[in-house]
Amino acid sequence: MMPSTVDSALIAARNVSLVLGRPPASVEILRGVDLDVAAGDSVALLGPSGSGKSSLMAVLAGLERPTGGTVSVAGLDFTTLDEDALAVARRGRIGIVLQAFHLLPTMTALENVAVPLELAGEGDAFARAAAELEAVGLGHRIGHYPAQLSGGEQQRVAIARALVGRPALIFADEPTGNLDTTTGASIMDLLFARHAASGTTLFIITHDPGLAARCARVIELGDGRIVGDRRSA
Ligand SMILES: Nc1ncnc2c1ncn2[C@@H]1O[C@H](COP(=O)(O)OP(=O)(O)OP(=O)(O)O)[C@@H](O)[C@H]1O
Repeated sequence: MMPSTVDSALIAARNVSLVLGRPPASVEILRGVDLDVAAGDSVALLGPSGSGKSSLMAVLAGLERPTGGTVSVAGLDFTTLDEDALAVARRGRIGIVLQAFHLLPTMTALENVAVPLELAGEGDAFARAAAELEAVGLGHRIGHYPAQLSGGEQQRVAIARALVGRPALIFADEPTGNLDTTTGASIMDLLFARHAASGTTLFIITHDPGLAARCARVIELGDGRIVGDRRSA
């Protein structure tokens, strides 16, 4: 049975569709997605490759504008905001870890984590960034540039950057995809510790059944639609 609609949902998506490309080559990627996510929940998003998981995350995180329907986060209707207003809305509210890490190549690991905090006008940006990099096990690499770091290390910088602003909502696309089992587990421990301590809402795309099992709710996407939605026992 589908969970009922919650008025106080942190994320509320209504009849969201996404069509990319121009006819006749346009592709219907999301087809009428309705979804509520309660504040403080942990959600795993599963589904076959190409089912639209990353696209759904991009729409919910305000990175991609849906073709139809509405998305609101914390009561703010993303579909009515322009790019600048969206960037401001995301800042401080939402932490995002994507498959491509989007680290700035001309900045060190420390700067990559600290600069968004500084932009948000927060104090102690560099001290907090250093502490977050320490927490993801990169305390010894803070002065290195992305090109000097392995894929897994870059992923950890991206995770530190997502966590450092203490956002209420974290989106992560395959956050352990590039990490060995031990490092992946310690990164997930960090995300779930934050979830437990601060009530941070987690929304995680994963192919890892063990990681999905740690989430309270598992949503399955198939061909651009929600085809499964269950709570773990
Ligand atoms: N710009 C685009 N134009 C046309 N089709 C696109 C575009 N971007 C993505 N797609 C297609 O949209 C579909 C959904 O992609 P998406 O990345 O959301 O899937 P996914 O479920 O996250 O897949 P994976 O598990 O492989 O990362 C795919 O078929 C993809 O080829």
